[in-house]
Amino acid sequence: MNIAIIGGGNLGKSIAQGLLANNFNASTITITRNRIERLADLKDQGIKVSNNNLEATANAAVVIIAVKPYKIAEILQEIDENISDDKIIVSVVSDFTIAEIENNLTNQPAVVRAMPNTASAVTESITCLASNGNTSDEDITVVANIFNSLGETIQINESLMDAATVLGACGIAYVLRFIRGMIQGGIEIGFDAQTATKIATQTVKGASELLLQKGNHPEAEIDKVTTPKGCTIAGLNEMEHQGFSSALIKGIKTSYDSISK
Ligand SMILES: NC(=O)C1=CN([C@@H]2O[C@H](COP(=O)(O)OP(=O)(O)OC[C@H]3O[C@@H](n4cnc5c(N)ncnc54)[C@H](OP(=O)(O)O)[C@@H]3O)[C@@H](O)[C@H]2O)C=CC1
Ligand SMILES: O=C(O)[C@@H]1CCC=N1
Repeated sequence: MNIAIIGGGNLGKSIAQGLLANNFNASTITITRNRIERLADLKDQGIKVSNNNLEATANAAVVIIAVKPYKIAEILQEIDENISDDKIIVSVVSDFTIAEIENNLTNQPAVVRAMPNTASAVTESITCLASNGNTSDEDITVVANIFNSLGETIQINESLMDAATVLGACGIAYVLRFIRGMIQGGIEIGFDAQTATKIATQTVKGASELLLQKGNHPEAEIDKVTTPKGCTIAGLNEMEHQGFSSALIKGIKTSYDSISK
């Protein structure tokens, strides 16, 4: 099965890197962008790189569109002649609906919206998938198999796609900013940057694994750390006095309001 990725930027490249890490046959993947010299690392690993979207999509069973939202309509019109009913269009573009995709195409291929994140590159993405009645279970399985190889997938109603964009895709940036703050604090209390980074990143990974593997509520695991009158609760309460959870919730809502109409 040939896969074309249209738009080899931050996310498109992450998807290609994840597919390679999962032993997808590199020669079945084509990725496009204008500045193809920026895809040299993927080319070196056997992926076809191109700046010609028509050539890239001609023999592709699955076309993944990963361009900026303001470009997707023009890309769909450009590749329209290659998009027969038997192809599957996957859009990772935020804020562009399945109906809008269909309106820019002549034929009626299966259309799936996918919202992965840049952890696709290390096969740790969470990808939310949404489709409508025109897409068969078989087509959804094909798309789910691709994104399962980049991490985990869940299927959602398209009405939740903006929320998925914020919590899952933007979420990577929120967590990284949290880690940066941990590192900055760690340096202030005595660690060099490298050691603080190692401690902070592994601690975040460990906290995630505690929830993923045990299925507990975060507060149940926090209770195990907070010794009465101890240093954890002292710091946690100060963070809450400074608006820690509130700032996060307000930031998530602001991101959501910026895309959701
Ligand atoms: N980044 C993220 O974490 C996430 C992004 N998304 C969505 O993914 C999409 C891409 O985002 P992101 O990867 O960050 O953006 P980038 O700007 O990094 O990537 C977009 C790419 O599209 C390429 N491009 C522009 N015009 C064309 C064209 N005519 N044909 C082929 N390729 C073209 C650009 O190439 P060149 O620079 O050479 O012109 C660029 O590499 C967006 O719609 C975004 O909403 C969704 C989830 C997460
Ligand atoms: O910030 C953005 O608009 C895109 C969508 C999700 C992640 N990056």
